[in-house]
Amino acid sequence: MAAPIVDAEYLKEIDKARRDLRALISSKNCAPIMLRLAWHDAGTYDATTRTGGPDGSIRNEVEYKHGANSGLKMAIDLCEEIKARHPKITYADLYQLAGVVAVEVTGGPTIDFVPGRKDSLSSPEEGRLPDAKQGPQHLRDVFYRMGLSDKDIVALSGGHTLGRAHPERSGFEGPWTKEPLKFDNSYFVELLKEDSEDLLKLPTDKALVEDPQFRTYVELYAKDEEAFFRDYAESHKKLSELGFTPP
Ligand SMILES: C=CC1=C(C)/C(=C/c2[nH]c(Cc3[nH]c(Cc4[nH]c(OC(C)(C)C)c(C)c4C=C)c(C)c3CCC(=O)O)c(CCC(=O)O)c2C)NC1=O
Ligand SMILES: [Fe+3]
Repeated sequence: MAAPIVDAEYLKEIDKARRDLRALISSKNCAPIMLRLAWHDAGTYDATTRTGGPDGSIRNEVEYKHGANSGLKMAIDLCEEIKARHPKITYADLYQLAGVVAVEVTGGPTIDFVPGRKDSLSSPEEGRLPDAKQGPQHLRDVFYRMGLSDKDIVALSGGHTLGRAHPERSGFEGPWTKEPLKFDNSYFVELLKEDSEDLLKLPTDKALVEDPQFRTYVELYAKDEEAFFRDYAESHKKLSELGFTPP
């Protein structure tokens, strides 16, 4: 499908949609699942074949039915309300804008958002997102395929400061932090503590403290929230623009 013309009218629609998303996400407390939706659309990118990435394809039933996307249909339906009011905005832009707003309304860093992504109707094969049950090498295989780095892997995992796992979706359960609707560096602080009954650590979260290269970043972000916010904003922008050259 064609890329949108990013003229003054499109930019105005983006600003109106941003305001609508702020209202929707605040009123429904759905920042975590909106952030996960944005990632799952973008996280399929393959830098070698230049396929997948933030192209709105997650709205296809064949893709939102992938195992890793379990539970995301609810976020897709919530975005339909915004899409109906701003039909000119591509799904690709809408989902990434929702991710940026989700971080902003929960107190996280401001993330630079450049519109202009085009939609795709074709979905990649299942299995491009990381498997939570695996370790450091798997994380590197998946994120390097996207064209991302060790620093991106650790910074982006900090997105688990928001939300929780649900047994009926992933088989895991519970929040990673004590305040799952507050975007801060507490994910890293908890990661360096002993396991606790009421907080979750996925095998891929534990991989970040087991692997020495990853651990360096975990220790930095646990003691310096500003460094985390700076690196997170940069990595979030990178992931939201995989395969996309801003006009
Ligand atoms: C780095 C590897 C990684 C893995 C394997 C991962 C897996 C993972 N992430 C989440 C939920 C989950 N994930 C995220 C942000 C998220 N997720 C994500 O990994 C990708 C996309 C690459 C898989 C990135 C890069 C980000 C960064 C912002 C949020 C905000 C929530 C909570 C959603 C909610 O509360 O419903 C679940 C629980 C799903 C459920 O039961 O509701 C699982 C199993 N998240 C990871 O980071
Ligand atoms: Fe996640």
